[in-house]
Amino acid sequence: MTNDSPEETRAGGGPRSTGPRNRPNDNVTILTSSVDMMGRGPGGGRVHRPSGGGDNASALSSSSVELSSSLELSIQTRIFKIIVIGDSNVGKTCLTFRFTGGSFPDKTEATIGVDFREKAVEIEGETIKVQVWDTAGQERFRKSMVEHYYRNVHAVVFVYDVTKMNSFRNLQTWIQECNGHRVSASVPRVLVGNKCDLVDHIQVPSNMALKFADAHNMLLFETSAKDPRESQNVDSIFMSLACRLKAQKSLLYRDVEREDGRVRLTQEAETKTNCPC
Ligand SMILES: Nc1nc2c(ncn2[C@@H]2O[C@H](COP(=O)(O)OP(=O)(O)OP(=O)(O)O)[C@@H](O)[C@H]2O)c(=O)[nH]1
Repeated sequence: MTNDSPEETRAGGGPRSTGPRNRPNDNVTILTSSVDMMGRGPGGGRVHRPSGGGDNASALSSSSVELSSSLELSIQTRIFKIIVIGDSNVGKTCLTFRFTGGSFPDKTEATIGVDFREKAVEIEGETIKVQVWDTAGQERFRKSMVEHYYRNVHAVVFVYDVTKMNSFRNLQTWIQECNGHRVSASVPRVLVGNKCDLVDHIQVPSNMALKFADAHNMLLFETSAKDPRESQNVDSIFMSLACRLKAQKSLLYRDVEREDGRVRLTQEAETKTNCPC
C-alpha cells in the first residue's frame, strides 16, 4: 500500500480535546488486547480438518482449527499504521503505552529506532488493529529508520510538551520531515500537547497551539499520559484517527476471495460515511 489514504476532512474546526471531551461513542469498543481478538473465534471462517482419527488426529485437528482461525482473522483484520513523532522527551513512549497498555510506565528510556505497540479495537462491529509506531526523538537514534517510519503510514501524531516551548517550535521541522517523505497531504494528522498535568509549568498557551493546529489542518488534543483521569482522552487521539480511517476507503487488502482452493486478496473499495467520531 502506498499513501493511498482517505480524502482529508477538515479537522481544525473540531473542538480541542481536553478532559471529558471526545469520548468514544458507544459504537466504539477498545478490546483489551490482541489476545482477546484471537479468542473471539473465526467469525464464521472456514476450518480445514485433517482426515483420519485418533488422539493425534484430534490434536492436529484442533491446532489446525486454531491456525486456520488465526489466519482467517489476520487476513481479515485491517491494520492502521499510526506514527508518533516529535522531540525527545515530549512523552511519545508514555502516550503510546497509555493507549495500548492502559497505564503510565514507571520508567522510560530514550527510544532507539522505533518501538511498535498494537491494540485491537472494535469500531462499528469491525475489529481493527491500531499499530502505533513510537519513534525516536533523538536524531542519533532515528537516522537509519526514518524511511521506515513514513513508509505506508496511514496517520501521523505530532507531539509537543506543553511545558517546553522549544518542542512546540520544533513542530515545524517535524512537519517538514513528514512532508519531505512523500506523506500525502490526505494522510490524517493530529497535534498532541502532552504533560498537561504540570499545570504550573505550562509554556505553550492553548490558543497558540490551536492556531497552529488550525493552520495545519489538524485536530489539537491537550492531554497527559501521566494523569489517569486523562486516559480516555489519550484513547481519543488514536480512536479518532482510527474512526476517520475506517470511515473512508480501505487501507489494506481485506476481502478474501477463494477460487479453486486458492486465496486471492483484493483491495476493498468500499467507502463508509457513518463514522461515530
Ligand atoms: N508529568 C508528566 N511527565 C510525563 C508525561 N509523559 C511523559 N512524561 C515523562 O517525560 C519523560 C519522557 O517520556 P518519554 O515517553 O520517554 O518521551 P519520548 O518522547 O518517547 O522520548 P524519546 O524516546 O527520547 O523520543 C519521562 O520521564 C516520562 O515519565 C506526562 O504526561 N506528564
